[in-house]
Amino acid sequence: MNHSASDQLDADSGSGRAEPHRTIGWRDAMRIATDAASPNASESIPIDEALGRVSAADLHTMQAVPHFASAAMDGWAVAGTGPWLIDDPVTAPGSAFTTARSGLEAGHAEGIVTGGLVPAGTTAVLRSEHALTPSAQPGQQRHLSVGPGARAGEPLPGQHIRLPSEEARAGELVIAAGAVINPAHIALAALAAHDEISVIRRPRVRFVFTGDEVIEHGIPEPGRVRDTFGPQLPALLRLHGAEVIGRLRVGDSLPATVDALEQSLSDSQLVITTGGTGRSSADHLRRAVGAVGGATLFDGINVRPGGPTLLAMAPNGSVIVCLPGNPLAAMAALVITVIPLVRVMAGRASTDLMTTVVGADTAGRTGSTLLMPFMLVGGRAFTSAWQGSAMMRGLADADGFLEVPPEGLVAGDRAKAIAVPWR
Ligand SMILES: Nc1nc2c(c(=O)[nH]1)N[C@H]1C(S)=C(S)[C@@H](COP(=O)(O)OP(=O)(O)OC[C@H]3O[C@@H](n4cnc5c(N)ncnc54)[C@H](O)[C@@H]3O)O[C@H]1N2
Ligand code: MOO
Repeated sequence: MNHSASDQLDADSGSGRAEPHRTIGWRDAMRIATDAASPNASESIPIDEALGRVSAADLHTMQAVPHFASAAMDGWAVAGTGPWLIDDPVTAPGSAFTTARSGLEAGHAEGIVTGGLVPAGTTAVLRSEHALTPSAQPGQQRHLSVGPGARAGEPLPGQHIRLPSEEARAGELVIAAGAVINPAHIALAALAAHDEISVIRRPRVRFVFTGDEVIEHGIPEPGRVRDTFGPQLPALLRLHGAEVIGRLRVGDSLPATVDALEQSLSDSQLVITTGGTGRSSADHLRRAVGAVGGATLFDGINVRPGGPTLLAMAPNGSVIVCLPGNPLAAMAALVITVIPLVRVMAGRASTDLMTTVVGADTAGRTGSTLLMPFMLVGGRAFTSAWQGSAMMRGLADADGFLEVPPEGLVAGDRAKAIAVPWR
């Protein structure tokens, strides 16, 4: 068992379930959580699997983009001024593709399609709508001239030709390290002739959900509750780059909790537990964390909801975060600890706080800082009517959590806030 500040604080709290005097503020908790993590190593993966991953290294194009001069319109590659003699296309044996002829002589033209390789000597592409090709007698050479629909001077030199390197020179940086790969990045990697891309390994996360009263499906009887964490937390962590490799449910028993922690720690970097953070005899969590050798980084945050949160480091370097069982409390704690920590491991940008203007007078609570779900209306933060630790309605519509100091806030004050992690 590790001895933390709150172990000592427990000693002077009298009998029964103590409300620990928590000294760590939520911003310190956030810092300690992010300091407990470091960015994962990289791995190379096929580009079509890279959506949402974080690039681990600058990606340079293997060749110029585009890498050859091509037509931007269906029509005619022409050389010099018209009218032009039409050359027959050169077709590769057994192929529908026209191949590059050695070159187009001045006064000659050749049919071309969008994206087609422009023959050497081409000075412009005349789009088909603006071309006139009177039919020729068999055996006669066909001529091409500019049609009546063309604009003055058409085809201008270089018109409708995509030039090599227009988008990037060979070797140019096209995706910077640290980019969260989006579909356009994937296309760009393909244009840059890459089959694979180096990305940060995803943080491997496991969950341990506690609570005998929790059911996963259907309508719960009085005394039982529907599980809010199972359907919600893995999906949320995936949004931030985590790979959720498993989840276990344990009843309120010490051996089962120790077992679940041991199993979960064996192959993951982060184990998140929910519930059981209280100090009643039914709460085995602290003992279980101690039993697996977890060194406590903090036990309790001076914040509401989310105060009963514990952060520990396992002997193998994995991080254990114990979230309170109340659904809103767990989310507040998750937003200030787990999300920033996972983002560090995943190589993502740090979680920044925001400053917002308070919309209405908001009462504080003696002795602790509140994190209240709020909504921005006309650029001002209004706290939700649903602030109970077990309530989700306020958070469902919220833009973030507003920091409310013990003395409260007055309309027009500027206050710190943290955005909900899904906007
Ligand atoms: N005497 C005291 N009682 C409590 C204190 C205190 O300081 N002294 N702290 C309160 C605060 S604050 C919180 S937060 C909770 C922390 O509770 P636990 O982490 O011990 O969680 P449980 O007791 O296991 O459950 C609390 C609550 O959450 C519900 N729950 C649990 N798991 C789920 C789930 N997966 N889905 C939905 N709801 C869940 C559970 O049924 C309980 O209602 O303690 C206060 N009490
Ligand atoms: O963390 Mo608890 O009620 O403050 O929900």
